Amino acid sequence: MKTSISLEEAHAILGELVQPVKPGYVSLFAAAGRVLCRDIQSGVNLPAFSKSPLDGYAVQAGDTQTASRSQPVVLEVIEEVRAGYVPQRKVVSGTAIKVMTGAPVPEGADEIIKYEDVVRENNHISLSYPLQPGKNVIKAGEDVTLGEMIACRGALLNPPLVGLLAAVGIAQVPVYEKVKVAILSTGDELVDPATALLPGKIYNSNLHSLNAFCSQLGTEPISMGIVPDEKEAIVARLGQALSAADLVITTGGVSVGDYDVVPDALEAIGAEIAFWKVDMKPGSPVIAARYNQKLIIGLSGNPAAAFITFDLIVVPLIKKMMGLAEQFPPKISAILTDSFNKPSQQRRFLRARVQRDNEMNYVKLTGEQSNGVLKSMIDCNALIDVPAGSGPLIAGQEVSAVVLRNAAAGIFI
Ligand SMILES: Nc1nc2c(c(=O)[nH]1)N[C@H]1C(S)=C(S)[C@@H](COP(=O)(O)OP(=O)(O)OC[C@H]3O[C@@H](n4cnc5c(N)ncnc54)[C@H](O)[C@@H]3O)O[C@H]1N2
Ligand code: MOO
Repeated sequence: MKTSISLEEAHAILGELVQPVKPGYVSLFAAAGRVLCRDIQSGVNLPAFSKSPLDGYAVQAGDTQTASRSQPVVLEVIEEVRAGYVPQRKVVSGTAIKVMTGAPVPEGADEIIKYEDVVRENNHISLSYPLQPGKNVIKAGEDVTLGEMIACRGALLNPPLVGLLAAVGIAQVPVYEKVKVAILSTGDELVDPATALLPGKIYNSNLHSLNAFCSQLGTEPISMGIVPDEKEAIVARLGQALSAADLVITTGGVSVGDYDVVPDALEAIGAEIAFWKVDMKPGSPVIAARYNQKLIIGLSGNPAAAFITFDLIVVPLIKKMMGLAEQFPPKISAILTDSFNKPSQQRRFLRARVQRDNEMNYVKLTGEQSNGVLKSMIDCNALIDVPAGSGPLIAGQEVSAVVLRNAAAGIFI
């Protein structure tokens, strides 16, 4: 078992231990947030036919070259075509076909002029300026050409990509299955927020914050509830969690206290411990183990520590299991806009918010930084990465930060 490893070593170890989950299919309507399990090539041109971008008249631009206000060109309107129908006739010199927006461009026509720019009298239109061929025509394949690669394996199905797949006629999307994540809270002191709070007890917040995080990530969270600090009870619940899920996350009971029995429970089930303790604050006591090809990650019980280690260690792991091509958050340099008075003996991650202004990154702390404080996670979209051995941080100094999410857009992943 490795101990007191760096965050990067933890990533490398875990990256070797997991693979994307099984592939399957999902209907387009349920595809948002899922991950493609293979490359997608278009089997069609998009659009499939040249079409009109306007309500107007399809003409031959060549007919209009002599048109002027004083000597308009007059064309005979021979047909009308609505979107969803096909022209029965061809545009030949001296004629025009009335077309609605989205209707196919009739054969023989090479330009569309909008209604407002012609004068219509009975079956004739007068044009008073020359047209350029092809200026107002949406060409077949303008968006996507037949055979074009439109998305690669590992891509997240965001709303525009779902729309694009629909537009090229893909109704069943090849995706990785949803990752099932079991979440288990350990601690004699924990009670569910739905129950009365007796002396010495606290409400279980980790289960709920991690469940919410897993949902937003696009996994299927499974609540394994609360289990007391007893090895046998944890062993039994871990067994249930392992049979229900692809990944098991526990919180609490991973430190060195007399009742921190999660490491013992992991050994008792015969799990192979990959590492215990990562050089970072908060969240250092995190433990990772493997049983029957499945991983169990034991996070610290302190709410902010659990959340930060979930963000920095578990999220990249889940992203790999989801099949996502990109798993790690970007790192940036930023100017710190406030101070942090404590020295950092250990590598430390501070809850912060990055903002970009005038091509510069600025970062400010989101509040109190102790490991039990959840409030400062709410507006946090980045973690300042303070190297071990740093002194207090001073406003105006450059720091390194991990950008976790676009919290401003209301998206928490
Ligand atoms: N002698 C030492 N004591 C401690 C050390 C150490 O190195 N030597 N490390 C400290 C650090 S750092 C941390 S972090 C904690 C980690 O302890 P555990 O992971 O074993 O977590 P617990 O002791 O079970 O809980 C810590 C704290 O969090 C509260 N908690 C637990 N679960 C939940 C939950 N689901 N929702 C909300 N709050 C929860 C719990 O009541 C404790 O207050 O150990 C230090 N001690
Ligand atoms: O791991 Mo503890 O949260 O470092 O303070």
